[in-house]
Amino acid sequence: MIFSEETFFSSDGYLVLSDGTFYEIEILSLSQKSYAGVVALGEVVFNTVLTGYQEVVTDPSYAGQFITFTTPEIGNYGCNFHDMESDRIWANAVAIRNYSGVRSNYRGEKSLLALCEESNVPLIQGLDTRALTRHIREHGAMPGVIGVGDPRELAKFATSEHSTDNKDLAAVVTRGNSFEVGEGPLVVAIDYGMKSSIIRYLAGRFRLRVVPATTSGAEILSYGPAGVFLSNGPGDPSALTYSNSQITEVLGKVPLFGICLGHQLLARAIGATTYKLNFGHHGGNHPVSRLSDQVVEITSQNHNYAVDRDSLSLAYGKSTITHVNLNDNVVEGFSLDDARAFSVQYHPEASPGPHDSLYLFDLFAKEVRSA
Ligand SMILES: NC(=O)CC[C@H](N)C(=O)O
Repeated sequence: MIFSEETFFSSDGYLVLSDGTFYEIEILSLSQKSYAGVVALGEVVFNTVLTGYQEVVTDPSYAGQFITFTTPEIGNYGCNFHDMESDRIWANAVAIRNYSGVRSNYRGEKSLLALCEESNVPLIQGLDTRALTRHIREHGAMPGVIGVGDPRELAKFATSEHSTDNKDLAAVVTRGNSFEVGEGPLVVAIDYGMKSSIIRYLAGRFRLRVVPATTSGAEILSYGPAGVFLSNGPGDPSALTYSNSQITEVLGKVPLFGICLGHQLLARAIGATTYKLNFGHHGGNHPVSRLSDQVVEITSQNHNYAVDRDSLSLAYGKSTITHVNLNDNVVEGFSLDDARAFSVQYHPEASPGPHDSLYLFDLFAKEVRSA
């Protein structure tokens, strides 16, 4: 059995929310460091997955946020190259109850703390994650600050400008270059912060050309694609000034599939609106009803914004809501049948999570091949 033990150091500090609520924490590091004042700022959200912390922290959709894991023990199977969802951690901090300096996994290459340090992202432990989660569930996700010093002074830094609202974070995390991978009919994927596992699933079915977030509709069509994919990504969908024209230019011309931010942007492009959920969906076991046959899919989710149901039915005569969240009735998927376009709010690639919804990649492949 591969078994490693890590030496790390901790400094006492606070996680303080914008409403003044504060929690004692320890800031971890691999070498002894002294911290003072503000260490990190961002919007505080919680994720309920039991495993898959590496995929969660490297998902670019978390840019601008502090990820708090409700699972109390994190780090005990390390991290490895294959499970990276991007080349770094894009979240502004990772917050947990207890960090395991002991790890055991035949695939483990490095520790979570080493990964956090490489990305220059603080890892904090000792947080009362249950109290924090209950607070956010009651009062909503809000900006927070991690730092050392008087918590009342620190609270002043946790202002609304550190929420993700009105921020185009896709333009920040997009890979910025265009590349091709895979074989088969050509699909152009717009990279708003695309997870590597989505690239793998699409490249297993298509010749996939990944293009930067701001690529124009005309340029996308110039490649002669048989389908277009709209990726996941961070931030507020209403802040992307370029996506409406980009999507309307390709909509109806080729089959289209969107996931998460891609789903929200498709909805906005047809005139529907998006809004912010009180505390978002972040976890690996959200029940979703597939309305066509009432099958319940257990899904992986990570979003703070959602598509407004009423605006969707007004926006486009032929839109059909295909999936809804059984916890709170949020729209989880819709289709535009005469445009051969569909999208889901949840993550069929899972990573981490259940694979109930993988069929959606095959559904898209069927559309693309029959186009
Ligand atoms: N995973 C995603 O694509 C997230 C979409 C969007 N940034 C939200 O938080 O709702």
